[in-house]
Order: sequence, then C-alpha cells, then structure tokens
Amino acid sequence: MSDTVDDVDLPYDEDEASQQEKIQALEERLEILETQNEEMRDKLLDANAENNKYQQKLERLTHENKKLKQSPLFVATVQEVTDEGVIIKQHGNNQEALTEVTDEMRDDLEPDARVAVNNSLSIVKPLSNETDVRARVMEVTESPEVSYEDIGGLEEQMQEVRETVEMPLEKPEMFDDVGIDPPSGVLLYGPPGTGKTMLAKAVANQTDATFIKMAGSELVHKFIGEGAKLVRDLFDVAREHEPAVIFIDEIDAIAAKRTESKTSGDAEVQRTMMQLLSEMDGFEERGEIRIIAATNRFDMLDRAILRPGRFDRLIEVPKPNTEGREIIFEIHTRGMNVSDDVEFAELAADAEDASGADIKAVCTEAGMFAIRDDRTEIRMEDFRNAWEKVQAESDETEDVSKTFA
Ligand SMILES: Nc1ncnc2c1ncn2[C@@H]1O[C@H](COP(=O)(O)OP(=O)(O)OP(=O)(O)O)[C@@H](O)[C@H]1O
Repeated sequence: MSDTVDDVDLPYDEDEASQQEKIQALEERLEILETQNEEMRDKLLDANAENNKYQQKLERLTHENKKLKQSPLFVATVQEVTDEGVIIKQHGNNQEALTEVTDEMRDDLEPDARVAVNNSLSIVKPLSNETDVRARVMEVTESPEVSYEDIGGLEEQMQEVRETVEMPLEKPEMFDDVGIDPPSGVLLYGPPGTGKTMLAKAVANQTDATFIKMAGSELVHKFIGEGAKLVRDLFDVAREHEPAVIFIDEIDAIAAKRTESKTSGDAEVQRTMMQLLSEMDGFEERGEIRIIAATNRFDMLDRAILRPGRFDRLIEVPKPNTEGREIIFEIHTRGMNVSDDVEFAELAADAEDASGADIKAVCTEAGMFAIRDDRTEIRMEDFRNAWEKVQAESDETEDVSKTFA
C-alpha cells in the first residue's frame, strides 16, 4: 500500500514539467537532424552532379586518347627523365621537347629508350628495342647462296662488279700499291628482274662477306622519321659484320631528284639521302665494306649521289640478248628433267624481250604443264605454252598498272 501512497505523493506538476522539457529537447534535436539531413542531401546531389561531369570528361579523354593513338605517330628518343617531365628528341628533325607523362609511363622510360609520339609530342607508347626494327628492315645473310655460275648473260657486268667490289675486298693492298682508291659505291641500273640483286649476292658469296640488304622504299615509307637513323644503323651493322656488302635496292626512293613540293614526306626523304651521302663521304676508313645500290629508275636519280666518292661506278644491267637468254634457260633448267626435243636456242629466240626473271618463271611454268599432263619429263611444247602464259600474265599486269597510273 505504501507504494501507492508514495505514487500519489509524487509532485505531479514537477513530473509533467520534466516530460515537457524532454519533449522540447527531442524536438530541437529532431530539427537539427532534419537540417543536417537536408544539408547532406544537397551535398549528395552536388556530388552526383560532379560525378556526372567527371564521367563525361573521362569518356571524352578516353576517346581523345584512342584517337591520338591511331593518328600517325613519330619516333623519338628519350634524352632525360626529369621531375618536370621527360625530355625527348624527335628522329629526323632532332627537335627536343619536354613532355609530361603519367607516373606509370615514367617507370617504363629511361634515357635512350625509343618512344612513339603524337603530333603534340606526347608520348603514346614506348617502342620495342632497336634490333627488332633493324631486323624488320634489313635482310642480313651471312653467306648468300648465289654464285657467278647462276647468272647468265651478264659477263661484262660481272667482270666490272668483280673489279670494283670483289678486288678491293680480297686484295686491298693492290689498290694501295698502285696508289688509287677503289670506287666507293657501285650503282647497278636497269629494268626489273635482270639480275641486279643476284650480282650483289654473288659478290658477297665469293668474298665470304655478309650480305646486308635494305630497300629504299621501306626506309622512307614504313618507318616515318627513322630513315636517317636506319641508314646510320645500316652502316653500323655492316661494321659489326665486316667484311660486308651493303645492298640498297630501289635507291631512287631515297635519292630521287628534288621536287618543287615541300611536303614533310619530301623533307624526310631528303634527310635520309643526306645521311646516306654523309655516311659515304665520311667513309674514308671504309675497310672491308662495299656498297652496291640498284635502281630501275636511273632517270629519277638526284645527280648528287653520282658524284665522285659516292656511287661513282655506274653499271647498266640490261635485259639479256638472245645468247644471254639461252644461257639463262640452261641455268634454270639445270635440275629439271628436260626432254631431248627441247631446243634452248629456239626458245631464246622466241622469248624476245624476256628478262631473267621471266625466263625463270617460264621454266617453272613449263614444269607445271608437265605435271598437269601427268608427265615427269618436260617437252618443248611445255616451254612454248609456258612462255605464252608468262607473256599473257605480264600483259595483264601492264594493263592493270596503266589503269592505276
Ligand atoms: N641474268 C640472270 N641470270 C639468271 N637468272 C636471273 C637473271 N636475272 C634474273 N634472274 C632470275 O630472276 C630472279 C630475280 O632477279 P633479281 O632479283 O636479281 O632481279 P633484280 O634486277 O634485282 O630485280 P628488281 O629490280 O626487280 O629488284 C632471280 O632470282 C633469278 O631467278
């Protein structure tokens, strides 16, 4: 009972007052929380808007990045990696530039590394090492499998190549004793497929020299900005492989007459040619390296490359005459099962205007005719049919090239 009495005795007013206070405090607290909630919502909305903005920016940059990687890239070498950025030197024009890179990219770069840069000279990607590029543009053969006996109808040319390329490699002391300098470079010119490459290979084989071939057109078209450097590399590789025969095919691609237009492509070709001339000019101590160049377009050549001390020995390699064609037929049928009725002299007389490469094609084609007829022996009619086929094919190619000329 006493409990009830105690309850009744409680001051009712005081209790109610404290309840009221509590409610008020709670209400105030609620108000504060509501304001805070409001503020948080606003902030969240702002953050979302900001997030959207960044998302769009990211998409734009990703797109630009992709575009930058697709447009033509130039090659440069890293000079220095500094706190402010990376100093690069562009190949070709030697222009130096300071460019910013991401931290990850910076870790991949070191002085002398080759990189691909875009128009605004930002580094797009590091490039694989030099030897890969060299391997792709240069054909290096320790001992080519072509000998003088494989070449037909070019007696005079062979004699000249032997004097100018083989003698200085095999008997350099002869030139010292006589007191003359051997010719610097030899230029072979003439129509396609006449044996220019074969001559260069045969002389390398004869002298046990390494044969290093580079195509002029690849130098300037495949590796934009690198032509001059690749020419330097070409001579470095030759020095590493002495004795060596450097063979520059399609030299007209880097040594064509200067044209009026001043496009960057022309400038690149000019720089490549200048590098070649300076390598040849400064090549006093050439040692056991000989240089042979070849062209089908003698008329296009810049005369600067024909000055003394450069390609100063010109050798014309024409299409073979009848006698030459007969010898070339004999050479290319050496390993073939040819019937007794085959008259090479007659075939040579018929195959007027054929190049060595055409005759090689006729021989292979004649073999195909025999196979198609289920024979192992090749007859005169096979050669005749083959010559007609090769002629028809070359007429077709001519028509196509005229259409696209
Ligand atoms: N005089 C020749 N004697 C024997 N075979 C020849 C002769 N000329 C060309 N050939 C044959 O044709 C092929 C191509 O010849 P080669 O590559 O030497 O010609 P090229 O003059 O260098 O041609 P291009 O100017 O097109 O480079 C040779 O592999 C060989 O089979």
